[in-house]
Parts: sequence; C-alpha cells; structure tokens
Amino acid sequence: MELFNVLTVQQARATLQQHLSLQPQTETVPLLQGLNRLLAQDIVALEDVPGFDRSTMDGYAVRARDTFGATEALPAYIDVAGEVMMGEAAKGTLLAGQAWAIPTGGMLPPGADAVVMVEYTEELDSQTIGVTRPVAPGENLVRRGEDVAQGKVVLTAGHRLRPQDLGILAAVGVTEVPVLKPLRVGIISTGNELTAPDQPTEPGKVRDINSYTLYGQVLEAGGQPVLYGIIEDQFASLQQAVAGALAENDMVLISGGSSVGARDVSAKVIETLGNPGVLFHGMAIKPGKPTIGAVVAGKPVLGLPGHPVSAMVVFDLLARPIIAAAGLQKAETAFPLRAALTRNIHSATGRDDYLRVSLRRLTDGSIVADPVLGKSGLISTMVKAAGVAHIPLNKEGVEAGELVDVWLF
Ligand SMILES: Nc1nc2c(c(=O)[nH]1)N[C@H]1C(S)=C(S)[C@@H](COP(=O)(O)OP(=O)(O)OC[C@H]3O[C@@H](n4cnc5c(N)ncnc54)[C@H](O)[C@@H]3O)O[C@H]1N2
Ligand code: MOO
Repeated sequence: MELFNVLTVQQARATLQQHLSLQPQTETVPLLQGLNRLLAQDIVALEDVPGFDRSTMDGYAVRARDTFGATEALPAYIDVAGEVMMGEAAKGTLLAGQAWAIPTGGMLPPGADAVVMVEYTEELDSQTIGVTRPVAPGENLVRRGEDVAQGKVVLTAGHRLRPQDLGILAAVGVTEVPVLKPLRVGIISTGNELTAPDQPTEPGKVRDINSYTLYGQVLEAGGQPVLYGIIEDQFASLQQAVAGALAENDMVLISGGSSVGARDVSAKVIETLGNPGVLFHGMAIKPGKPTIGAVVAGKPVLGLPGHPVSAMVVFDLLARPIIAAAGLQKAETAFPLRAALTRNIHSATGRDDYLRVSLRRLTDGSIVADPVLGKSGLISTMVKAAGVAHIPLNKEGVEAGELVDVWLF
C-alpha cells in the first residue's frame, strides 16, 4: 500500500504552520530562572550603564590637554589634587592642571576627560606626577551610557536568554523577566511489544526508548515534556490516551504505529479527535518517511515513526521548530557546521536524507564527517553520532570529500 500525501520537509512545516493556533502564554520569573527562556516582551533600559564616566585603568584622571606634548624626556608636571575611592562619587571637581588618582572602575571626577595609566607617570613627590605620554580626550574610560543608553531596547521579544543576557538585565536593574511559558508536550509510546525500562524483557518485547529520547529532546528544545507511558496498539486505548494528552497539552507526540500496517492505528485515532485532523501521512525524507502530521483544534499532533532514530530525526525537523518558537514564529538561529564527508553516500533524488555522522578534525584543521551506518532501529548509531548530515532533496548522493551541512545534536 502506498502512503498518501507525501510532503517535503518545507511543505510539511508550512502545512502544519497554516493550521496551528498556539496561544503563547507568558509568566514572570526571577532573573536567575530566565536562562534559555524566550522573552515575552521587549526590555527597555530605564537607566544608563554605566551611570557615570568610568575609568578602565589604574592611574590618574586628568584633562587630556594638560598632557599634550608630554614625553619621557619632557614630562608634563601635574598636581595630584585628590583621590577617587572605588564605589564612591568623586569628592570635588578636577580643575585645570590637576590629576586625581583613580582605580580601574572608579568614577571620573567632573572636569576630567581622560585617564593616564599609572605606567606612564612618575611620582615626583606626594603632590606632583610627571606624565610621560599624552592621552587623548576619552582615553582609558567608558562614557556614561556607553554600554547601555537609557531608553534603548536591550533585548527584544522572542529572544532566548543566554548568560550574557542575564548579565545585561542585571546591569539595568531588571530582576524579574517576562517569558513565554514553555509549550507542554505530551509524549505517548505505542506498541504491544514495548515494555518499561525497569521491567525485564521477554522474547518479542523491547524496552521503550522513544519516551526517553523524546523527553530529552522536548526539554532541550525549551518545552515541558509530559510522559503518558506505553499505550497498547489498540484503537480505544490509544484514542483515550491521545484525547487525554491533547486536553492537557499544547502538542502531542505519538511514536510508533505511524506506518501502514494493520495495527498502525495512530492516524485513525487522530482523525477522530477533531479538525482539521491528519494533514499529511508520509514525508519525502529518510529516515522518517511514515510520519503523520496533524493539527487538532490548533494543536500539533505528530505521529512519529517507531524506529528510535527516525523518531528523533523527525522530532528535530517538525517538532523542535514549533516548540522553540513557542508560537512566536521565530527565525531559525542555529547554523549547521560544514564538513567534508569521508565516503560516497547514495541518496535518492526527491528525498531529503539525514545521515548520522561522527566528526573528526584533521591535522590541517579541517573537519570531516564519518557516516555512522546502521538501520534506523538502532539507537546505538545515534549515540555514536555527533549530528546528522543533510543531503538535500535534489541530490543523488554525495561523493567522498564533498562538503555537507551537519546539524549537531
Ligand atoms: N511494509 C512496510 N513496512 C514498513 C515501512 C514501509 O514503508 N513498508 N516503513 C518502515 C519504516 S521506514 C519505519 S520508520 C517503521 C515505522 O513504523 P511505525 O511508526 O508504524 O512504528 P512501529 O511499527 O510501531 O515500530 C517500528 C519499530 O520501532 C520500534 N519501536 C516503536 N516504538 C518504540 C519505542 N518507544 N522504543 C523503542 N522502539 C520502538 C518497534 O518495536 C519496531 O521495531 O515502519 C517500517 N515498516
Ligand atoms: O523512515 Mo524509517 O523511519 O526509514 O526508519
């Protein structure tokens, strides 16, 4: 039996997107819990950072013009009239012909416009230094607002918070951040042959792998995984499980039961749950061909192939972008690595291939990708691999030495 309605990855994504209506929910979390979360709104700086002109060197705050023409042979002699204490405002104004001792990070006294590094000064007596090299106005200091100017948008809605982003928010005094709630993703494994990892196996039975790989992938993508365990390959029990998961989550992943065998009930079950239902059954990819793409009441329901490698690959292609965007339609920000494939690989045209590869760096510094060969039922191949190389739709294969895009795990 032929699978119907086989789509390319681009078509599959677009088809799902057309019918999705995920409503992003927001919540406010303490800054330290904001890492890797998506900002729900723009953050505007309410103050300048730094809030004052600030020295970047240990030395003396001066007026630059008082140092013009200074040389080692003919230093500029300047009166030491004060000292800036770290973390305190300067107690006074720097006048022409004066220098104030200042530490790195100290606040410039009003009147100063540059800092001379201590290395370019000589102490003549406790009151006077000789400056042996001129400084230009603005040298060795950070201007008020140079890092962040008051009123500027420091981070935009949809941005994923990285450690440096927590830093800039701390700098502007933001201690709570509005973020998108992670999509809740229900995960169901189906198959009469499946047994839980803490159970002994019997002939004919295998332990459930996909619940674990998908749980990890959902978390990594920024979603909140919810496991529903192993459900037998039987219409009524699967229907009940999927309906329950759909009611409690924003997305449902069902692995197994997606191909066209007599027991493969996923598509039939999804069709009973609401509109528009199954949008495609089959993708022009390898592995992952027998994938079901469905939307029920605005929520994606994906029937992933049971083979563990295929389920992971399809998750990355279809589910990850939806979870990562969390409804915000964010552009793809990750870039693949380019590496030379080390052997000839055949691929049928009209199909995107995702080839498991491990990576090596050669002595000349270039990176090569070694295919990790093996059937898509073998989880060990994913463990050996560092990522998947993409062989695009229109290519008949790749020759040894050709560069390919590698998406790292
Ligand atoms: N006659 C055909 N047979 C198959 C075709 C085909 O085109 N014609 N496609 C093959 C491909 S490709 C794949 S992929 C699988 C997809 O099968 P299903 O999605 O229907 O999944 P199952 O039949 O339930 O399982 C396939 C395989 O994966 C194992 N499995 C399932 N779930 C888990 C799990 N949670 N943890 C570990 N392993 C799991 C299952 O035991 C089977 O071995 O169909 C091919 N057949
Ligand atoms: O697509 Mo199957 O997913 O090739 O193993």
